Amino acid sequence: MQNRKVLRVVAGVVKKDGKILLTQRYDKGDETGLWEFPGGKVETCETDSDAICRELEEELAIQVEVVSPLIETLHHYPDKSILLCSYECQWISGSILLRCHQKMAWVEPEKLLDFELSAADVPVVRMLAG
Ligand SMILES: Nc1nc2c([nH]c(=O)n2[C@@H]2O[C@H](COP(=O)(O)OP(=O)(O)OP(=O)(O)O)[C@@H](O)[C@H]2O)c(=O)[nH]1
Repeated sequence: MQNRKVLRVVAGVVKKDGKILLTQRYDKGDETGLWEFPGGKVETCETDSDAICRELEEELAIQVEVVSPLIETLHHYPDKSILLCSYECQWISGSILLRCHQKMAWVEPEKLLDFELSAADVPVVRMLAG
């Protein structure tokens, strides 16, 4: 595990009317059926902000502005290690189209922990839930 490459993954915490956007992964592939923040892997030569804007455009067809970093959490899954870098984002334009997820939900911060989350997201959600 110690020599494993750590994947840098960005997560956009998009807020609207006091609620936070969660998306649910498909029932196949990584973390099947679990809820997460939209985002993905950071590509070479890309900043975290670039990666968030690209992923949210690709996955949800929305344009966001990255407002501020939240927390970074390192999580070791059985098959991979991920550094999840979360950022608060402001929605600028676009209407959500689910291109890569099966469901989405706008969730009050105190209800985020009611969702079955990817393990790396739990510390982020604990922080947001206060
Ligand atoms: N997008 C996203 N991925 C997360 C979160 N938490 C977490 O453990 N991951 C994991 O991070 C990894 C990369 O996410 P991804 O599959 O969305 O990345 P991507 O869009 O670049 O994928 P791709 O390889 O299909 O292009 C996956 O193993 C995913 O399960 C999260 O909150 N958001």
